[in-house]
Amino acid sequence: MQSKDHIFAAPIAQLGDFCFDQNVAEVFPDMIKRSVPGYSNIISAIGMMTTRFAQPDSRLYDLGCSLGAATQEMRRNLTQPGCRIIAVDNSAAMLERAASHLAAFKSEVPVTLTEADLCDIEIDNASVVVLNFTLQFIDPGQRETLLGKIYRGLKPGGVLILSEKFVSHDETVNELLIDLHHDFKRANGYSELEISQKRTALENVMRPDTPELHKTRLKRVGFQHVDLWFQCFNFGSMVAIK
Ligand SMILES: Nc1ncnc2c1ncn2[C@@H]1O[C@H](C[S@+](CC[C@H]([NH3+])C(=O)[O-])CC(=O)[O-])[C@@H](O)[C@H]1O
Ligand SMILES: O=C(O)C(=O)Cc1ccccc1
Repeated sequence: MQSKDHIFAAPIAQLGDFCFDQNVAEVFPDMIKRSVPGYSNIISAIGMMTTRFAQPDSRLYDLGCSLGAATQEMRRNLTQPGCRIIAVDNSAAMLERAASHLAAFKSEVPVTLTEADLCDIEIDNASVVVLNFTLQFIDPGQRETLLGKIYRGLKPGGVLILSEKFVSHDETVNELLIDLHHDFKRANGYSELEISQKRTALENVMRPDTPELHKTRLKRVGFQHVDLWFQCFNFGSMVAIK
């Protein structure tokens, strides 16, 4: 049985910053499905891109893996021999659960689960790198360094799939997309209180960029082919090919 997300359902007197603790890890599949429009489409597409971009004897990285949904989809769609998936997260609670989720499926593909900050890991011999709703939690001043490290760790022809919450450079459109996202959450059973408390809790920890900034930065670190392949309201996903 999957647990339902009630984290922000009751009024919280001293609302702290959102963090990926045990309570969040426990309800995470329900939370992400009801909060991120297009999430399941993006996970499926990560599998499809794995089939196309994985190279023999290379590594595939799932950076900010949470419970390993993208790792599992990559593993299921991997057809090339000699590959290993490296799934990284700095939340011990997430990684513990990722290990048991992944153990529930049979697979020949080796997976290494690593508890670390993405800013401290090495990326090497990579054919596929996934940042699925993770870069938005990294300190803005460190984003370009991380993307540069990913670029250098990729093999020629390798791909980065970067999914993020976006802000629009047009203030009117930005407000519209935020409102539509809140409608989406309401339609998925979240109350006004849950929506507003979570919004406040995320304010200091999730700092989204515009799609334009993402594209310019990806090009600046070296990626030759960059574009948005999916967007639903203020959530979307980009592809960057070395
Ligand atoms: N500095 C950091 N280093 C390592 N991990 C981090 C860091 N900062 C945050 N995280 C981790 O990034 C993940 C972000 S969730 C990713 C969903 C997943 N990709 C999915 O496809 O289901 C997205 C969301 O909750 O919106 C959390 O597990 C954090 O612990
Ligand atoms: O819920 C929200 O409002 C979001 O922006 C997405 C989200 C989903 C899961 C954890 C943190 C943020």
